[in-house]
Amino acid sequence: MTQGVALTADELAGVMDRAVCLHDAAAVNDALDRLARDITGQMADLRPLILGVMTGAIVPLGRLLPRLDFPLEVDYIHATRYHKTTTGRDLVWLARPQTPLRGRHVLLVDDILDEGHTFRGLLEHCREEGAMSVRTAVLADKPNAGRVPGLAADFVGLTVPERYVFGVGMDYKGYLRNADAIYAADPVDED
Ligand SMILES: O=P(O)(O)OC[C@H]1O[C@H](OP(=O)(O)OP(=O)(O)O)[C@H](O)[C@@H]1O
Ligand code: HPA
Repeated sequence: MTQGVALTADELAGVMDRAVCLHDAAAVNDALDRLARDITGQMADLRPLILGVMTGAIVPLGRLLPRLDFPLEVDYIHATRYHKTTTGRDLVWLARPQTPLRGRHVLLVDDILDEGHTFRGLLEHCREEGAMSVRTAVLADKPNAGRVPGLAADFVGLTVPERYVFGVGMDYKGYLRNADAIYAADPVDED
């Protein structure tokens, strides 16, 4: 299910102009280096199965993998709840991993942890499928009052404020995932 509106190039240029850069490209690079170091420290001996949470994980996962120098497998999992809008709804499953999870040490990698309903659903799935352990890594953590109680990522790259953010995998209404820094949309663009 895909909702949201088709945005013109002019409208997107306006969103970019009004946005505030929260973490520039250098800060994102440093955060990915740190994430890789922390993940390596905990998981290098576990031959983990890394699951990218589509679609937002594409950029952070693609940039993280070459920084991980140990045996690992990669697959993907696809559940979504924002549907190209700025408001989360029910989690809709689009694809479950093809790799059996039983007995595996799993690392879920996503672009952002916001209210946490996505991770809650994915963690439950991995545990039901018999994963031996499940850890979570996000490029951006957005602490907020609506967070699923007790839910936190094991590995966090950067913290972002309670604004709608985009770039480095995170979308603005389906666009701007390819921006190479993390931006906060102006409040006028949040609806
Ligand atoms: O913590 P939550 O409030 O659940 O939000 C986080 C999720 O929302 C985004 O996915 P989205 O549903 O927008 O799909 P996308 O990955 O295709 O952007 C993001 O990539 C996370 O998976
Ligand atoms: O702030 C956000 N930006 C992009 N995608 C998201 N998914 C949840 N929150 C966000």
